[in-house]
Amino acid sequence: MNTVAVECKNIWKSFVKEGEVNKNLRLKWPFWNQKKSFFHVVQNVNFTVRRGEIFGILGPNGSGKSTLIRMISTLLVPDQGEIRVFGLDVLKDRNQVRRMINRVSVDAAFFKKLSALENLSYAARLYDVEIKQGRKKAIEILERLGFQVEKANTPMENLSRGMQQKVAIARALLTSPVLLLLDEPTTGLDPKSKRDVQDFILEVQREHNATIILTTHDMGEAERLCNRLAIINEGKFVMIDTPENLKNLVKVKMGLNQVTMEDVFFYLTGVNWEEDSR
Ligand SMILES: Nc1ncnc2c1ncn2[C@@H]1O[C@H](COP(=O)(O)OP(=O)(O)OP(=O)(O)O)[C@@H](O)[C@H]1O
Repeated sequence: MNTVAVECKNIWKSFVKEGEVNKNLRLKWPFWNQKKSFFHVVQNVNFTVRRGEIFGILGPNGSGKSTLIRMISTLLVPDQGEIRVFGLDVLKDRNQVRRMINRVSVDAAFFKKLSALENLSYAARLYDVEIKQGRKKAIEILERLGFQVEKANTPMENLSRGMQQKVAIARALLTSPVLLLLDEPTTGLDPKSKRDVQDFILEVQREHNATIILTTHDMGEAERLCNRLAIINEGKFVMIDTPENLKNLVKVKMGLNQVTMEDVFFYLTGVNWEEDSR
């Protein structure tokens, strides 16, 4: 686990605040419409993920997790900082980096009129997998994820959200990925399906020594899957450590005998338990 797989150094990203004008900017016509206000979504984030590691990112809604994942996957350009994937710069060596990455997100795009199997076969061809081989592998993975195989020929648009999510995961696992970016991979799945997907993620890590960066709102999942966790709040990494160490730290800080990952999350993101349960 010593090779560095992903390195993020001093990453910043801002977006435009819609409908807000920055009156402090002294711009004249024709640049007056550039008097925009910005807000920081990712602020000075630094971390390293080693090969074969499952690295989790936990944080409240809107804390910048997906933005960070999208920058690592070359879909967004950081305003500042450097991201390297196995030593390659995500901006300068974008195409090479893309070949190493498979990403799953809740907004996965498909050919909606085509079936799950057709979508997966198409993806397999893109990765140079021979057609028969691709179909066989697709069915194997779908079965492994608990997808009802009799639905494999149903158009994507007629599948439930959870089923579509499983197809998105299957697509990311069709080829042996070097770096998997899983943005809330189990959101919307029932408990059994969640467990199937989690088991498969662990299997991919074990068998392919794949590096996995994962975001989730499921504290149990984070604890079960991740070797280390980063807690992000308002775009800043608050702490990075193993789930066990995070729990021990919060246990001491709170003066309790036992704490859960929820306690860790609430403590480190500053969310008040009482406020949150109201
Ligand atoms: N393309 C964009 N343009 C403007 N604002 C954006 C854009 N993408 C994200 N944002 C804003 O950036 C902030 C962080 O969004 P992001 O999706 O990274 O959060 P997140 O931590 O993944 O949230 P969630 O847990 O809800 O998925 C939010 O305020 C969001 O509205």
